[in-house]
Order: sequence, then C-alpha cells, then structure tokens
Amino acid sequence: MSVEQQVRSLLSNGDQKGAVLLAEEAAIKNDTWACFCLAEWKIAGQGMPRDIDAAFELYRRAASLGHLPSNLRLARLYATGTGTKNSFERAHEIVSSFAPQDKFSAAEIALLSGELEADLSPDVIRATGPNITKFSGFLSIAECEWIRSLAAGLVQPSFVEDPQTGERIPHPIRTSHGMSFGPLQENLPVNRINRRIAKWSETDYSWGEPLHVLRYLPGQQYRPHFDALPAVTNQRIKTAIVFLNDDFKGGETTFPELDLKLRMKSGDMLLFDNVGSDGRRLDLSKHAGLPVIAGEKWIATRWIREEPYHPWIRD
Ligand SMILES: O=C(O)CCC(=O)C(=O)O
Ligand SMILES: [Fe+2]
Repeated sequence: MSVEQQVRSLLSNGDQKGAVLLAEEAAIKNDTWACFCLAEWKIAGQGMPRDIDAAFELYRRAASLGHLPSNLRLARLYATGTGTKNSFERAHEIVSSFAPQDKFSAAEIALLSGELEADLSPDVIRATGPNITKFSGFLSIAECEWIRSLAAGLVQPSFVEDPQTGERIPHPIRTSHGMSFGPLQENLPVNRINRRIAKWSETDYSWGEPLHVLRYLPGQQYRPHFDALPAVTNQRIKTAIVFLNDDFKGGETTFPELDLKLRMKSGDMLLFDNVGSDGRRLDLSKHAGLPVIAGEKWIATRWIREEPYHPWIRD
C-alpha cells in the first residue's frame, strides 16, 4: 500500500493521530505526497495549528522533487507572499515551467502573454476627499471573464456570524453573493491585477485584502456604508472596485453625500479614499451599490490597508 492509501485508510477509520504520524514519518523520508498532504493540513490549520512557514518548507521540498501540486501551491505562496517574500517573477517561473503539462497553468500563462500592461489615463471624478478616480479599461475583457468564470462556481450568500451563537445570519447591508481570491486561489492573472491596482493606487501590493468578487442578482444591493473599519490599527485607506460587466440595469454605484451616481463599463476601475490625510474616516466616502433591476452585476473589490495585510496573519 502506498503512503497515500495508508493515510486515507487511517483517516477513514477515524485514526487522525495515526494518519498524522504516518505522514510525518513518510515526509521525513521525502515522500512527496506525504510532504504535500502535511503541508495542506498545516496551511489550513486542519487538525493542527496553522503553521505557514512549515507548510511552505514542505511544499518547497516536494516541489524540488518535481511534485506538480506542490509546485502549483508554491507558486501561489510566492505570488502572494505567504510564508515567503512575495515575488511575481518566481511564481511566473514555476507556473510557466508546468504549463506544458497542466491545463490551468497554461491558461494562466496564455492570459498573461495576451495582454500588454495597459496605458491608462485616469479620469478624476472628484479631486478632493474622497478623491474619486475612474480608470477606463483597467482590465481587459478577457481578465473580466477570467475572474467571473472562476468566481461563478464559488460565490456564497453574504453572511455575518452571530457573535453569541456563531450562527450565520444574513448580512444586514449586503444582499449580494460573494467570494474571495484568498492566498491559495490567487492565480497569476489575479495576482497581476492586484499588482496593477497597487501601482495605480500608489500603494504596495502587500497592503491589499484578497480580491473580493460580488455578484448581485435583481433586487440585490449594497446599502450605503463606509469601507473604513471601526477601531482597527491597520485601516482600509482606499477602495478599488473593478466592474466585470455592464449588461445589467440599475446597480449604479452612488456616493449619497456627494450626489454622485456612477455607471461604469466592463473593465473600468473606480478608486477612492476612505480616510483623510489625518487617518480619520471621510464622511463623504459613504457609498452604495443600488439595487440591480435586471440582469446580473459583477464587481471585484480590493480594500487596501495602510500597512501589509495578510488574511491568515491577524494583528
Ligand atoms: O456594488 C457597488 O457598486 C459598491 C460595492 C462596494 O461598496 C464595495 O465593494 O465595497
Ligand atoms: Fe464599499
């Protein structure tokens, strides 16, 4: 029996401890599947505390022995700076080298090579706080499609957790469905988009929260709100919203305090500040997504913090 079969059989008999021990023993002997499996448990914090550095090391070891899934994971960790310094180049190198044998990697590379970095000319919608700027054609139509098609199978209703019962209750202000491209989902095209957002928002890639995709069906909306969070040390200083389609009715983005009602085209990005230069929340940054009347509205939002932010490392 292979290590994999033995580990699976221990797990199906409810012997988690035995499975972990066996995987650890096999990983020491450089069994690539065991390294990968342990890394998966460690990165998810499944059955053991989350240990990003240990997971990185295990993926790296199996990757150096040619293990495909470990290489693909490693590429994401390099891309997003998880357990290591972030490096698009290293991620790109790994994904390129596996493109001939892995369809998804090939699709990632094809999307990158098909597009030049756009030459953008920002349109200033409001030149004082919250400094609203529109970037037409920020994403290519292929990039919009890429995000949408990956997110389509993963969107979940927006919920908040009841702090007392832990029960999931509908979100009071957001009726849309959403998903995030977390560190393990952030493929190269998404990583490059996040880096483009950093460049044009004059922030650092590492300050961004995972790209969050929202889908609104007719009647769904995002009621007036602030993206700045109450009482945090690492504030959401800016918001970048990319519009992934435009074939819907209603759903305009509004700034009620400014009497602004904005309608974007596919691929456009809207960028604005949530706080002033004194770090205090800008009351004029209050915004909303009006109810969609017909069709589906798809957007991707990146909330940008004032310092490096990683969803798995809490401050
Ligand atoms: O749907 C919109 O137009 C607004 C979205 C929004 O406010 C956000 O993602 O923070
Ligand atoms: Fe918002």
